[in-house]
Amino acid sequence: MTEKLSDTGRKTMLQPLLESGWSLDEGRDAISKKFVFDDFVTAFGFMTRAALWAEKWDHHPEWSNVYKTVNVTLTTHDVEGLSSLDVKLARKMDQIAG
Ligand SMILES: C[C@H](O)[C@H](O)[C@H]1CNC2=NC(N)=NC(=O)C2=N1
Repeated sequence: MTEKLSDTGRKTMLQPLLESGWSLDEGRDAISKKFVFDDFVTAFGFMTRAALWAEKWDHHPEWSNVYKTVNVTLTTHDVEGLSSLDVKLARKMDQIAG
């Protein structure tokens, strides 16, 4: 069962993400990041690769794409807040984006 991130989890797992460009949303327990790529094909390639991980882990991003920019928001709808699945997907997205 997925659980909301504890205070300790937030310090240890969330903090590194906040230092790598993710930010906490206002008024909502979620994290967001704007990824800007060289062109549309690279942006869409990122989305395609991330989508396969999201489906594999049954954990899906809220995101949008305009040309070479992808805006991503991660939260866990089942617990109405952040869980370790958001951390896992955020790390994977950073890795894919390079
Ligand atoms: C039934 C299915 O497993 C759930 O609805 C999954 C699907 N993907 C999900 N994605 C996200 N981001 N949060 C969820 O709570 C969630 N739940």
